[in-house]
Amino acid sequence: MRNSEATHVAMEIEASKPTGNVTTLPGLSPLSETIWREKTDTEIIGDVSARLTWKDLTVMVTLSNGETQNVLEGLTGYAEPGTFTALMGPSGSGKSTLLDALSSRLAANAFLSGTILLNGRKAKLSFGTAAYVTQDDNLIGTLTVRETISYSARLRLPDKMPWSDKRALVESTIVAMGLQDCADTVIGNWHLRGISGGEKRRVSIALEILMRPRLLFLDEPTSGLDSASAFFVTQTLRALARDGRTVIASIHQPSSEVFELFDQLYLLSGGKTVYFGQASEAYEFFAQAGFPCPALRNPSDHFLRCVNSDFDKVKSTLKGSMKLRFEGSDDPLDKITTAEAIRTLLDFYRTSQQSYAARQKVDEISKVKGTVLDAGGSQASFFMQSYILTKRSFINMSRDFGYYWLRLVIYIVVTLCIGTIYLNVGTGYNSILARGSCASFVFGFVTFMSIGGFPSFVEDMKASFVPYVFQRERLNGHYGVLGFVISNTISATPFLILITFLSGTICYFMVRLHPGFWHYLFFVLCLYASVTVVESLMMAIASVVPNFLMGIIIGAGIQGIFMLVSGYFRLPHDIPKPVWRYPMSYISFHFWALQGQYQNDLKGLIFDNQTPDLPKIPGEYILEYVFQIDVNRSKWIDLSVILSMIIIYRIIFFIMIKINEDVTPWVRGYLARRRMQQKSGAQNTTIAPDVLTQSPSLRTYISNQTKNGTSRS
Ligand SMILES: Nc1ncnc2c1ncn2[C@@H]1O[C@H](COP(=O)(O)OP(=O)(O)OP(=O)(O)O)[C@@H](O)[C@H]1O
Repeated sequence: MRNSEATHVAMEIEASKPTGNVTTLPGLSPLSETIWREKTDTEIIGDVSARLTWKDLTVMVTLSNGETQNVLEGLTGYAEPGTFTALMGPSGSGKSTLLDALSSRLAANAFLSGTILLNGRKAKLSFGTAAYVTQDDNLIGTLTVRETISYSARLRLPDKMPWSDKRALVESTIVAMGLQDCADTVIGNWHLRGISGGEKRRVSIALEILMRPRLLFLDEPTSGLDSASAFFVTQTLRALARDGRTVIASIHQPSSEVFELFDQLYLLSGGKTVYFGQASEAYEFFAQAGFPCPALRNPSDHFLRCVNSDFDKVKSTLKGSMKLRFEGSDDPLDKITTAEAIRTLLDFYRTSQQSYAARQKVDEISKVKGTVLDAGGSQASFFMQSYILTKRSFINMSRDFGYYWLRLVIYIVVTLCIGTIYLNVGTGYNSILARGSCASFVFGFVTFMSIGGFPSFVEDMKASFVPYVFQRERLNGHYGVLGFVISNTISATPFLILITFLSGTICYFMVRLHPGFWHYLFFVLCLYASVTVVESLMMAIASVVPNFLMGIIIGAGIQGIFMLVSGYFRLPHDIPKPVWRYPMSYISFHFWALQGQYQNDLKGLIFDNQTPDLPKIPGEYILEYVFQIDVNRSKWIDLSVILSMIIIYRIIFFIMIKINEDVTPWVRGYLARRRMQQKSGAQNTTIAPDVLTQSPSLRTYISNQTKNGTSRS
């Protein structure tokens, strides 16, 4: 984008500043705004805002030793449109788990009990209903900031919206996140130096606020940002909330300025609620509980210090050595341990009017059955998604040295070695074995080398414990699985053709295999098909394994077995029939590739016999009696089988992703439930009504509420 355009967009953003309203769409034509809004708002009848409530939410995890642990206990709260809710708490207090639980993204070993309602209904908030900015920045390292955001925009905005408008939206989001200076810098990966950590954080946020989702979760959006950027980003998020969006973010160490931007504060300690209510009332709450914020201390620092017991031991040691410092202190925390302070605060909150009001409000909101939301996902057509994904994937592969370029170099080096070892193999008696072993090496080992591209692919795709690009984009509903599978297949094709045709040609002409164009074409096509099968097989594996190391081990094992039954190491008729011959050799692409290549190479050639006085040996004879191959079958059938294997593996890949997304969570949930039942079930920490009414302050509050005619649930 030209500088003048950027300045213009910046000015428009600036003009919208009184409310800081980032949902103003600078540069967007009225038509486009209507198209976009129509899709987002009027497709859903009525009120489209997101009212989220959670009641008695408990999350239990199963640890590796089989023990269970409560990560969250009996949390109750709500988030309404137009509000910015901040989750705070010490490290390990359960902020991310709460966000994961609310957004339907809990880990496989976690079990949830309690009720989460969106607009009064149970809803799955993953795959597009809500947007989630995760704690880790999972971005494609080879793309620039502008490319990253603009591909994301094109993947999700309606096809009908003109590109100029999409670009205006991209540019306004870049400006809104203060990314103008690094807009044309690559994100960065293992071999490309890219933007800073703070800039990556802002790109991750930009990708989700781009679509102005109705419900937005952010896990530590300001971590790694300097104080000015943290303030700027929080202000943008609050402005987004003010536009009727519901924003919930976990925030570490907010400055007092940032803290003032919060509408609601949810303070956790050890997975329990220490405070939930208006952020502006927290100061008073802590004072009433006996922990007033000392003068000159940032309130949020004070709250966090009150609820972090990790350093009690350090504090008691310091107390001994720095007696004077503690004796003169007016800080109540210097007089008791933080563990005691937390207990007091938890009890205080449980019987506080804030807790009562929260439960009352949750009941009130939950009763209203609002509209079913589906606003965060892609509005682009399937074809547009597939096209953009293909383009993005192709650019990524072409810029990432590790994806295909490195493999191209290795393939050329290895095929040059094959070429020199089998150089001009000829038709002598010994060449029969040489041709057989050459084909076996090419279709066995050379195709096997394709698993080298696996790590790059898995990085892109997933690893179930860390959400990589695919997982992040899928969970946020950026595109469909079919579009991803198709685009992945198409974008890799040019590279695979280049690698196999180049290395296949070197090998074919150096070894001087069967002369003739169609023989040559069959050889390279067969090599291309075999390498693509390996790639497809590895993708299917990638969709189920947790990490690339496991993927490589499983992939190598499967290929080793396929090679064994290919008919080279043991002749086809001699392979034991149950399991190994049927079905293993039939599902081994090596078997078909080798049969095809033997026919391609030997049929029509005449070989010398052991001694010149013996008759020459026709290739057909060798095929039939040495390699045990039916000479009447067309080699093109072998090639067709390999090509159909590519399609089958891609279908398996698609099915595995769908199973992972749709079936696995259900099965895990079922197993977790059973496990919990066996371990006497999840503890429900619902507050008993008599505990609520024991608090004098609460009794006063309730009686005031009743006098004012506020209905109690
Ligand atoms: N799936 C899980 N399996 C085992 N333990 C878990 C799981 N999820 C969370 N925990 C544990 O629960 C606790 C809370 O984790 P969580 O990530 O929610 O904390 P947090 O407040 O977000 O921390 P931080 O601020 O450091 O990110 C931690 O001790 C963590 O190890």
